[in-house]
Amino acid sequence: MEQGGSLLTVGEMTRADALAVEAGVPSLRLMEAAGFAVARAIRHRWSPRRVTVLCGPGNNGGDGFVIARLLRAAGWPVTVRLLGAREHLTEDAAVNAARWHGPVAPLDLSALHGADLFVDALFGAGLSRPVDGVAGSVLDALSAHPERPVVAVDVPSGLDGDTGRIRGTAARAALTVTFFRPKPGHVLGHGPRVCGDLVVTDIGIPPTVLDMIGPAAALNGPALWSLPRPGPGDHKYTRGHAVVFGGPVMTGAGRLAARAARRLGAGLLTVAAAPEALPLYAQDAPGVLCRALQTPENVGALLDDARLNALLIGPGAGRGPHTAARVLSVLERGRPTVLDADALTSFADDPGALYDAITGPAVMTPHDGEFRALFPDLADEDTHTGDRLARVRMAARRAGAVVLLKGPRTLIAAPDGQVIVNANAPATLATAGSGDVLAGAILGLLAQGLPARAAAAAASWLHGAGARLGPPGLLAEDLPEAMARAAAEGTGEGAAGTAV
Ligand SMILES: NC(=O)C1=CN([C@@H]2O[C@H](COP(=O)(O)OP(=O)(O)OC[C@H]3O[C@@H](n4cnc5c(N)ncnc54)[C@H](O)[C@@H]3O)[C@@H](O)[C@H]2O)[C@H](O)CC1
Ligand SMILES: [K+]
Repeated sequence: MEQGGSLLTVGEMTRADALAVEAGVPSLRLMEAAGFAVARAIRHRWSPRRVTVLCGPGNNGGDGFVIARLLRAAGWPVTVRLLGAREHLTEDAAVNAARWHGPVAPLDLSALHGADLFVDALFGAGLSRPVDGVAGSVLDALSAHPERPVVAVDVPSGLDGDTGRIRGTAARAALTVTFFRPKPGHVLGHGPRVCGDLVVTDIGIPPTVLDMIGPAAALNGPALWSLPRPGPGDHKYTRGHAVVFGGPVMTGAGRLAARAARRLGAGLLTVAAAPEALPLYAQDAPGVLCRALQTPENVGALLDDARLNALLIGPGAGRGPHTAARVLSVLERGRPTVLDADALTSFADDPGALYDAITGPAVMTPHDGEFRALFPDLADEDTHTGDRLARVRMAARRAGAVVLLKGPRTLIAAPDGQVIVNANAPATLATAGSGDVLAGAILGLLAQGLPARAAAAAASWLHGAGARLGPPGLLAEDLPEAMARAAAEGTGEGAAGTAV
């Protein structure tokens, strides 16, 4: 999963299943392969012990019967508990229930006794309502005894495969084995916590089905983008000229962004700021060019300078009409632009003015508060059944820009509906200035010609990968260097601006 790839929603996964069957893969073989994958993962991780398999009425339960049969054939003591009557089982589940020649007892709380390992095959992709009743009680009882590990089949029962929300209740698994491709719910919301270790296994679905499905979501990783690589013919003028609009007072944000843009490989970096602040930017880094912003003329001259091919505005800019006006003049030129912090909140009173001004490649990098300011109707968790993916997808479409919504799982949505989920960020990134570094990293990659979506995704991944290389007491100042190292090591693509 580290390298990135498709995330399939529950609906897309069901379509993948159906396309596989259409392609001639019998559904029973898919079920056998699924059960085999889970049984193999269990035997790989634990020595033989007493297992109770909790089977639901659908094909998730069918997987459970396969798992029970295979573990028993390997000499493990296995019992099966079934929710509901056998005659209510789906067709494929019934076939595997018939192949199971061991005891089947009804699901109730007594299931909690006499086993050292539990297989949660109650509900998977077919979860259609909050878990309650005896299933809910058993799952809650399992949660109360974490010393007895639970292995979840496909998804922990109760976890919504699309959103990562818990519906009713769910038992935290030590291991979750899913099939073909992960689901958004595995990596969003409560997913990471309740899934435990996530194993994705192939079960015989031809990867070509992805071409027919056209997945709308992907897990971020180097497989999705490639970093600019300076060649022998390159020199500073061919590696992009980035501009950071530095704040007049809060110069730290602009300095961090400038450092990140250069560390990610921008050939030239200009800080444009009020004259009185320029010395601070100049002292910070000898390699930074400085241009004074004091009259509309020299702002215009700077914006009309065609050599400046990517701009960042917002960090330290201050919230208000003056920043909004400057953002609009930057956007008029239609050049790749990163809009961060005050460049976003300055439009809280009139978000439409910002969306209408975006005509070229743009990346907005809101955190939840800034997102709420710009997209108040999309910020309410309940309105959209807590589906963060759907909300950020709508925001990107509305703004006509790439929207990078920061959080423990940063989402990168493009106007075409594609959403990339970044899942490698450690908690140490929650430190002052790390957002400025991220904005600068996006700028640096835009300046070198990466398209907006790729620049945002690559910067986000390097942000997490760099932080993982850093110390627990990570400072934002350490991040640019760490991200450059991650760019060299993590993607195996060699130096991307780390030469200096
Ligand atoms: N997609 C694949 O490639 C494969 C998937 N497999 C497994 O199949 C399940 C999905 O099976 P399905 O029958 O569609 O649904 P479930 O088994 O998850 O459950 C549906 C079943 O449960 C009832 N139900 C739903 N929610 C509740 C609730 N809260 N309380 C009580 N009952 C509920 C619902 O009415 C149905 O009867 C997938 O997860 C995989 O494990 C294949 O086996 C392999 C290929
Ligand atoms: K399950």
